[in-house]
Amino acid sequence: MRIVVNNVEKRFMDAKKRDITALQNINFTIEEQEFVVLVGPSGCGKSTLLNIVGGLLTPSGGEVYFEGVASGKPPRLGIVFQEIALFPWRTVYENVIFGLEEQGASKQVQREKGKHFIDMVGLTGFESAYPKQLSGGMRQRVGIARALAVEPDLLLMDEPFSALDAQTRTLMQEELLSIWNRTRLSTLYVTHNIQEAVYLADRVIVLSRHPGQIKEVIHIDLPKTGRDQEQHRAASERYTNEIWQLIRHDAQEALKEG
Ligand SMILES: Nc1ncnc2c1ncn2[C@@H]1O[C@H](COP(=O)(O)OP(=O)(O)OP(=O)(O)O)[C@@H](O)[C@H]1O
Repeated sequence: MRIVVNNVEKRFMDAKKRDITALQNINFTIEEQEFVVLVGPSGCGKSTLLNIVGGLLTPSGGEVYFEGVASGKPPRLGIVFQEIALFPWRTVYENVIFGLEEQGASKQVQREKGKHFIDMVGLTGFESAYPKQLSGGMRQRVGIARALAVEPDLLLMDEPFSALDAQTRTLMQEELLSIWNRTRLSTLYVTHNIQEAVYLADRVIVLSRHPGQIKEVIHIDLPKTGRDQEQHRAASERYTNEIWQLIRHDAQEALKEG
């Protein structure tokens, strides 16, 4: 699905009742089958923007169009957050089919799709396990399978791997790219991690802060399979460095402000 973000603005009231412009003049498009990553310093409005695109927050100005229709909400949305809220009393299978139940899918469809997406995230054999019996990486996989199972028009991911250790994170990035290559869903992904952005994205949108605005959009001209191969290393490092130079000053300012 093609999503157009048109002139979006978001203002909040802070604790002292002052008006804060969190986002201003935000214009971009997520093309059909495109993986777009938002990066930027702490507090630049990444999560706010992701929530607006998902219809979870209302913009103060502007609109988001889905295939040309300003509906406020994408027709079918898959969401994966940093702390995936799995239902602790439900098994892996029951968590994965949750959205299908909500959609009123038949038991047979639930079984077929449940099996398919559990298999896709490599959790076959763990269908009857409960979330507390799983590692952090496995829980994130359940969350990804649950988001994919509703076959969303748009996949939103907000720092999905930031609570994982570095090795698990690398493995999950590889797995996500492999899953994405099979589903090719329009995706909006938020991360602090520039290497992760360069590894996953078709395009990286760099935001600046106070107010959050688009500083630069960088097209990552690397193949979506075998991106981590030696022959692409120099180009990946160049992109990473380019993006870091764009963020560096704002990140230092964010650090000073705490
Ligand atoms: N509900 C709210 N009420 C008031 N201000 C808010 C609210 N939500 C966000 N903000 C402010 O809007 C700005 C953007 O916040 P947001 O969480 O979107 O940034 P972010 O880039 O995702 O940050 P981080 O990288 O630290 O998660 C910040 O200044 C934040 O304090």
